[in-house]
Amino acid sequence: MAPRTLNFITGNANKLTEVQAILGGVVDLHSQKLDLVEIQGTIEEISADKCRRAADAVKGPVLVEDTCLCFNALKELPGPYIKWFLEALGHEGLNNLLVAYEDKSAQAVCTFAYCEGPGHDPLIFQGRTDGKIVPARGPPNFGWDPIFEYEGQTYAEMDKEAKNKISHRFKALEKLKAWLKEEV
Ligand SMILES: O=P(O)(O)OP(=O)(O)OP(=O)(O)OC[C@H]1O[C@@H](n2cnc3c(O)ncnc32)[C@H](O)[C@@H]1O
Ligand SMILES: [Mg+2]
Repeated sequence: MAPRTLNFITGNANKLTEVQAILGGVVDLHSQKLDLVEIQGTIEEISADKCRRAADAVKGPVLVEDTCLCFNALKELPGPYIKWFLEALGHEGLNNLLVAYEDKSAQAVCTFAYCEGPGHDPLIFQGRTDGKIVPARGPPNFGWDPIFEYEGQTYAEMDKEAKNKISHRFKALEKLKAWLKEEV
């Protein structure tokens, strides 16, 4: 049975704000701020492991999310390691990674994992949005938003509402919502 409340475990306040905006009214959303250990592996492996760790930590049902930024010219890297690449290189350094390539295309990938509690297998809901990597434009409020361009505007230049209608996170949450409806 699908839950009527979700406990979203994240250390990222911007993610939480977007999830609240997109899921508003659909479920009762709770949140706990925890910085979870993240393993190396495929996107799905990382999200599932993060979900199990969160369930063990809170001893109950949890929703977690992992975001990747995949550069097509770099065979999908930095992918799940984007947080550390962004911290170390900044927006300009991320652009420089692609200097040697004509192909600046990238995918923003959002993977939610839900599990009922310790010992349960996580369910995965994933959304992808295609864009390209550009020199930073727009307010630097959220991660790599200023360098990810979607149809002529960077995520940072878009209204929050507009981003939340086409984003990787929106697409993943559409799948989560469909599952919630199915299971009721
Ligand atoms: O606690 P968690 O949920 O893991 O939060 P986090 O900030 O560690 O997030 P991730 O591990 O998923 O790492 C993703 C990185 O991408 C950034 N990010 C996530 N979603 C983004 C979005 O929609 N736009 C821009 N940057 C984003 C985020 O700030 C991190 O630097
Ligand atoms: Mg993280």
